[in-house]
Amino acid sequence: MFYLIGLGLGDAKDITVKGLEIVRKCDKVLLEGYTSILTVGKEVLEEYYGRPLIIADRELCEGAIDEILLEAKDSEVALLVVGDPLGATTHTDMLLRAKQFGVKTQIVHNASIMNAVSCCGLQLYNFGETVSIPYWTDKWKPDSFFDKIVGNFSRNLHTLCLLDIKVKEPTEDSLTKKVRQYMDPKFMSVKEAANQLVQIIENNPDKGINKSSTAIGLSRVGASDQRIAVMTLDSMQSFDLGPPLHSLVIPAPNLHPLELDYLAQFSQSGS
Ligand SMILES: C[S@@+](CC[C@H](N)C(=O)[O-])C[C@H]1O[C@@H](n2cnc3c(N)ncnc32)[C@H](O)[C@@H]1O
Repeated sequence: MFYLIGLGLGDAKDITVKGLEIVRKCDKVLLEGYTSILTVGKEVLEEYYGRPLIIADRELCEGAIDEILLEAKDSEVALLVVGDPLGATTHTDMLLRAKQFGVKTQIVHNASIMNAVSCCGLQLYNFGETVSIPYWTDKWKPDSFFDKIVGNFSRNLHTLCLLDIKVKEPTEDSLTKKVRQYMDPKFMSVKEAANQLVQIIENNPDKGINKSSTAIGLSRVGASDQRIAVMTLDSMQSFDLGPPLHSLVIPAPNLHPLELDYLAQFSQSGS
């Protein structure tokens, strides 16, 4: 059996009772470590679950997953995923492959940033398409997500912007083209995301969203030190929301009175 188990968003104790029971009985337990992170590390999880975990990086999940699935034909294997296991597209692919191999699967759901975003007071029903904001490089500055934000905004819908995570990426030697080393993990902050968005807005001035539009920054949702801040997109460019993970929300232009009241408690003038 191959189990996909959601760990929720906060710390070790956010696993469900059902998830924990499965973790404790499995032959092998892998911890997916590249689509999201918890506020606690692998060692804390191991201590709480009472068993060793194997880190499953992108190479393993995308390159060697077939071997793991085949192992799950005759044994109990669990893959732990921060948030909800189906909150990132990678894991549906695993389920399809498991089906091809005739491996039985079970999903144990948990809270995801996709629903916990409602902690800021915006109603989940009023969200449009979620976007991902990638890190820009000197040569690569994709901005197609902006049209989706504009599309949501024009239909009076909120946009949840998930921010890039770069974990264990190989870097290439510019002369030899050989892969030389792995860079340190990077987690995009709301500050960086707001800065990229403002640059796009400056090149697209007539799309309804501008530097004075409201932005909501969320950090470490579900953790005891979760933070929420509401200010203009311009001010968000220099606002520090602390350690990762961060998400940015661009609210719809016309909010429900309850949404306005709830959001008001997080209002900041910026720094
Ligand atoms: C691939 S998505 C998360 C998928 C995860 N399986 C889930 O269901 O939440 C990763 C992005 O979600 C956002 N995110 C995840 N957890 C978060 C948290 N606790 N607080 C704020 N943002 C979070 C960040 O922008 C992060 O880069």
